[in-house]
Amino acid sequence: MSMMSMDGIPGGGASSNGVKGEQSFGLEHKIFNTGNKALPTVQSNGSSSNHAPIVGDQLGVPSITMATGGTGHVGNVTYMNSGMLGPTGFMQQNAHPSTSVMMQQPQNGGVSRSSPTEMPQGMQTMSEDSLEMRDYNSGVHHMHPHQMQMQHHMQPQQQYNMQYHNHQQMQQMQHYHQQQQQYQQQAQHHQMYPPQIQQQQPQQQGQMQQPQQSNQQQQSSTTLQHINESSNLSSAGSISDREPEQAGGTPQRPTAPVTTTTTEKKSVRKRRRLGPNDEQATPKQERKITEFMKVGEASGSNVARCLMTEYHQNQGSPKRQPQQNGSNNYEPQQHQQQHQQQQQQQQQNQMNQHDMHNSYWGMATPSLGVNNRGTPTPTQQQHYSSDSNSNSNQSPPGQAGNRMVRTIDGETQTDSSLSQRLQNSNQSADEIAKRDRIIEDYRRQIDDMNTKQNAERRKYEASKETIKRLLIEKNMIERTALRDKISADSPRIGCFKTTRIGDSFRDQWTDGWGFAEIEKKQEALATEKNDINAAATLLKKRKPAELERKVDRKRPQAVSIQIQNDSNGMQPSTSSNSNGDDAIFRRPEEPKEIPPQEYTELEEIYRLRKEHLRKEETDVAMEKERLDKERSLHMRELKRIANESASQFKEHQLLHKRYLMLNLLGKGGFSEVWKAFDIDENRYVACKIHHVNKDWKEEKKANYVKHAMREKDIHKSLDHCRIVKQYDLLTIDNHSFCTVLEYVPGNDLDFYLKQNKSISEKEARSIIMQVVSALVYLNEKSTPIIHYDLKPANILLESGHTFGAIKITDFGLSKIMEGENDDHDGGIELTSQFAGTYWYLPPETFIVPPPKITCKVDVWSIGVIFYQCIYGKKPFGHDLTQQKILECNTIINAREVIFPNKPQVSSLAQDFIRRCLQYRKEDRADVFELARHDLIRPKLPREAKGSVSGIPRSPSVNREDDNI
Ligand SMILES: Nc1ncnc2c1ncn2[C@@H]1O[C@H](COP(=O)(O)OP(=O)(O)OP(=O)(O)O)[C@@H](O)[C@H]1O
Repeated sequence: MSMMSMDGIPGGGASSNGVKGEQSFGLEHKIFNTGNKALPTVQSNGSSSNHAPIVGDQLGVPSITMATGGTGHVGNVTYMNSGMLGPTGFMQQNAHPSTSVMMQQPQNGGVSRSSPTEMPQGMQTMSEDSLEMRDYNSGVHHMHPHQMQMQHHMQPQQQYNMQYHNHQQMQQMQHYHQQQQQYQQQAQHHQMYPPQIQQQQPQQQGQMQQPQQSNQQQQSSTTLQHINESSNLSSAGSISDREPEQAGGTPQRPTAPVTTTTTEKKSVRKRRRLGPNDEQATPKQERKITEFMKVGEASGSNVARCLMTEYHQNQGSPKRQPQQNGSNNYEPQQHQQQHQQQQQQQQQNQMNQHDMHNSYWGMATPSLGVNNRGTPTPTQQQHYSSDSNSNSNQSPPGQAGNRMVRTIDGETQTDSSLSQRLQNSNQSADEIAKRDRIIEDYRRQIDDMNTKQNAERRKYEASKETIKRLLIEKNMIERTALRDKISADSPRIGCFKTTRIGDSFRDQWTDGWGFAEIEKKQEALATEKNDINAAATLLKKRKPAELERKVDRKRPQAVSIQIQNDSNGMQPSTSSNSNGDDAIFRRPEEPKEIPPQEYTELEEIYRLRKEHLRKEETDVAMEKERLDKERSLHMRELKRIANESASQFKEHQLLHKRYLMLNLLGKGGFSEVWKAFDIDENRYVACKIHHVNKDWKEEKKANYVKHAMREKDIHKSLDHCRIVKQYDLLTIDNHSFCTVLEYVPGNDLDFYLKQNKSISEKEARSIIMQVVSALVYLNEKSTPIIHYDLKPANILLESGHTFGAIKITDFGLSKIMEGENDDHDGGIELTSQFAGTYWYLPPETFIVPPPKITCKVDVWSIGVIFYQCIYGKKPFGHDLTQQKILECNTIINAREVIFPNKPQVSSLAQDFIRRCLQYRKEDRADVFELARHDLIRPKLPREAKGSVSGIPRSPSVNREDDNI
């Protein structure tokens, strides 16, 4: 007799049903858990049959089958859970009190039962030390080598001891089985299975049970031939009424199992021998099992699986399975292998059914008592604790289909080790419960955090909505105020009136009354000025003689005579005709002399009045200038409002749920720039919307998009404080897309110059310095970039003034010096000749075919802009249109720049401009040279200047000119 180790058998308790007298028996306690919750899948019952899968109510029902042995020491108790597994697979557990270790003797056949079910991976685990290996696919147990060795070398005394202990353990197990039966009944009572499955189960049992029974019976009979008949099989409680009890079964059973006769046994053996793949089946199956085990071990603790097993046992089917006593432990190993083959065959059949059930139970798995990690809930643990304390003698019902009978030798298992294991199991259960509580705490925390997060998200969304609403309200107010102002200003400043010119209508500007008033003031001042001049002239004629004599001594004779004539008493006249032009038509009056005192007083009055008039004239001129500025602003606003009203984005659209369109900033050739608010980033942005004209030819569309994409690609790679940043690119519809840019408040330099004509050299130098800084950045890149469209309109003034920071923008015509034929010094091909703004482009860009271009294109543009800022006009073709510039070859002939006398400009500034406007690009400064020019390079302390190397001083520069 071999000895089996046994784990987790509840201690104490009376002998179970069918235990006769003091007979001791070997006990094998084995639990196979489906690893899933209440899986009513077709499975093998506990019999040895290869063909009798049973339904899931038999899963995990602890059955005790004791094969009586001659010495009364043999009792095999096999707690089997069906091999039919739910989606989460098969579990075997050994840590819980109810968990047992599979014990098997290879020589007794080892086929305690068939569990020919498919075991989903991840749910089966066996400890190599405590569990025997089992081919679950075939339903054949494979003993752990260590166990086999132990069995072979068991001494009689040891066997006796083992049997004694097994007897006690058997009693405990019977008690446990009774508990299990109760739980199972409860589970059935609570209808843990869907009704349709419950209905299917008996049918499946009926279909699949029979072959298993015969097989198992055959094994049992074999076993009975080798064991002592006095051994008591106390598995009555777990044996189904329908299931034939093996010999030695409990007397209470209404139907005892049919003992397999020798003839039947032989026939079974014969069938087994004829089974296919007899030799290869076992190793193959072992490999599979190993895989399952590996996966199973990774899926959770043995304790958890034990609890899962318990759970499934408690989910027993409403129908009991016929009890098969399981294997004969004395069956020869050869017999066992044959049986394995048969079980393989059986398993194959069952796997198909199992798949079907899994597919169903994947949806309908109940959740009682097992959490999703396969760990037991406190409810389950209560089950286990009650198991160990129960004194019930009743065997659990409905478990017969899951039983395997194992021979249990007199192992040197002691009570203390059992209790130790029990204690360990309890501790494990406590530990699991503790961890579950922690997990529950974490879950609660996660739920709380999710709730908070959702609340925050709602708040955030609400804030965004509020910001959006407020921005729209504010914008509406601003729009209304602006339109009101425009409306109010229009009569004073003027407006566009649509007038017919030939066949077409055009908007023509008409000045408002503000300009008329200024005109009147200017006229009045002019008249007054004339009058004063005339009166002063007459006064001179009446100058007294005494005063005249004093003058005579100093003046020549002719002057003296004139004064005498004036002093003949002629009064100053306010008439405009008193200027002497019409003197020939009047009778000449003899001016009368006036007293010297009076003359002096009048003379003083006229002088003061003239001075006052000059001041008034200056004021009116300034008023007119202001009105002119107002008019340009007013005109721009009128255009802007008209464009805004015509735009499709005027209704505060929210682009990409993020960019709230507020108002139009301006409209270019094919684009419109909107001020928008980024409600994700909480900042204002400028959305430049590119429109592709639907009527364009495909080629033109493609070209436009290509340029826009180029602009986007170039721009997005740039990051410099003097360059407008590009944040995003969005597609709006089939014909338009949008680049999202950094918003720069204020105007562009072009608008500023239109309003102010010119700016001071210092202010101009400040702007140029910043532009050069941006260009240095562009040219320091590994693939330098030519802006190609530098002009006042593309220089944005952050403060709206020329004494603040600037940013350059609009990279629509930019070129990257990265082509194969490009070299940074020689330049790149000019692919888009005659694009751009001609006043600011250098001569080489007008030559046909154009030579290669370099960053010196931008240097020329800087020279033009600097000149324009200081002198208020462009150096070449100022009054010409672009068309005229082309026709007249204005730029091609721009060989030398001429500086006006006024305003006075420093020689440094003039030198800088000259370096920029060199006709030949080879003679022109590059960006880096400009950066080193004395006009704009950083002024270092005197002692440090000597150490600054590599920054050549411009030969024509006089440092004394720095004081501009
Ligand atoms: N990033 C920005 N921030 C603020 N205003 C901007 C920005 N970009 C452009 N603008 C303003 O939007 C208006 C239109 O800009 P856009 O670049 O389209 O004008 P443009 O240069 O005249 O047109 P085009 O690109 O056809 O030459 C201009 O008045 C410009 O000042």
